[in-house]
Amino acid sequence: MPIAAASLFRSLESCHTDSSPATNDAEVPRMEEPKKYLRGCSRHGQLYFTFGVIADIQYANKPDGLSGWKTMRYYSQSCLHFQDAIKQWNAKDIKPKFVLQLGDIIDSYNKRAGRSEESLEMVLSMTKVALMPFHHVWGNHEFYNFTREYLMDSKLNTTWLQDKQQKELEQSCGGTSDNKDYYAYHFCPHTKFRFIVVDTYDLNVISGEMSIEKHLKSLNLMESSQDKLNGFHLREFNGGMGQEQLAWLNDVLSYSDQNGEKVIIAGHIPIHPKAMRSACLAWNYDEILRTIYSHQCVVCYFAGHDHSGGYHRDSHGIHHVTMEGVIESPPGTNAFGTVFVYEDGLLLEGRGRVRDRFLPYDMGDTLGTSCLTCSGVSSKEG
Ligand SMILES: Nc1ccn([C@@H]2O[C@H](COP(=O)(O)OP(=O)(O)OC[C@H](O)CO)[C@@H](O)[C@H]2O)c(=O)n1
Repeated sequence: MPIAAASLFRSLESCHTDSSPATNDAEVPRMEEPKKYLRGCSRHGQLYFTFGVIADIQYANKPDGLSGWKTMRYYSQSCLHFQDAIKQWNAKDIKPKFVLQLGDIIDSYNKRAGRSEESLEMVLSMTKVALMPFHHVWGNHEFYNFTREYLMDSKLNTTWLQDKQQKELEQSCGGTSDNKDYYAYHFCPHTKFRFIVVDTYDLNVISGEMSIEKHLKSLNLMESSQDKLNGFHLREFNGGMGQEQLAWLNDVLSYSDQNGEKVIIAGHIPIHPKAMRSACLAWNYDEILRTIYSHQCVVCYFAGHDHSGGYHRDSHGIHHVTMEGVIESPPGTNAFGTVFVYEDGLLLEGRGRVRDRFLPYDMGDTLGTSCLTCSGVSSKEG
């Protein structure tokens, strides 16, 4: 291991692990916060900006209890955790520029209880005190509760936060953001960074509102789920990205390649089989990865859906971070993060069940394919 990487490992070993309780912000000198994780390391370079990340709040007014997967879901805590996350983001000296809310903001139970709209209003009302905008991603529970048409007209559609130049960019690529039948957009909070919100339920068997081509492709994929070896993830609670969206993604990534931008993608479903522990994987993850791999600009993909969380750095140096779900975070814990975007990498500062990670951009062999975590564990492509 190169000397710089070895010393970085040592400096990180003193940090807390994912099993530690949430760090009290008051214990940390605010402006110095990120340095705590990078003591002795001068490789992170300039800090450009920060952003928040959170997944699977899954609010419902129902008692805590076991899910169908025999995992405990703390409905009584989900809004309290979300409120606490907003409070902590607001209190930061370096205010996150925005938050990525990775989907499943309310639980499917609301539909059965006839409370979808009021619960969505309830949970979104918490964001009114937030000092930063939220970019909302759509998950399976959005589609259990609402139609796509409803979602497109709802506060969960944050396309209005898209890059102002998106239309020009898409026109030059042969499409516009107005005629999409999927929910995806991009924005550019810094000259060298672009974020892309993708719709991993563009293909699905939950909503039923889609073109006949997409519907048939969805049904065909589900039919091939009989193949137990390759079809383990072809389940009704997953979905995929259609050809049109993949072509759009390809165009945006080409633009970012040309402009020397680094790209961070946010979607509900993980797209790498090694970044999840259950069957939570996009149906056509291989097609999505192929599209991403034909470009150099993508540095990280953030997902939710798998409440136990996951992480993998793939053979192309892309970090796949699956955020632990708020809904499965017991009282006294939480599950959210703040990402410090540095010149040399992303520092994920986890709270509660989310562990701290430094995610270096692809630097050739300098840091190998390791991701450095605060427990000193490295995760490598198998
Ligand atoms: N053993 C099970 C449990 C549930 N299902 C069905 O799957 C659908 C979605 O379940 P749900 O737990 O609501 O989905 P989440 O998105 O909250 O969680 C996904 C991850 O597993 C969390 O780690 C629903 O229709 C259930 O009936 C099932 O088929 N088998």
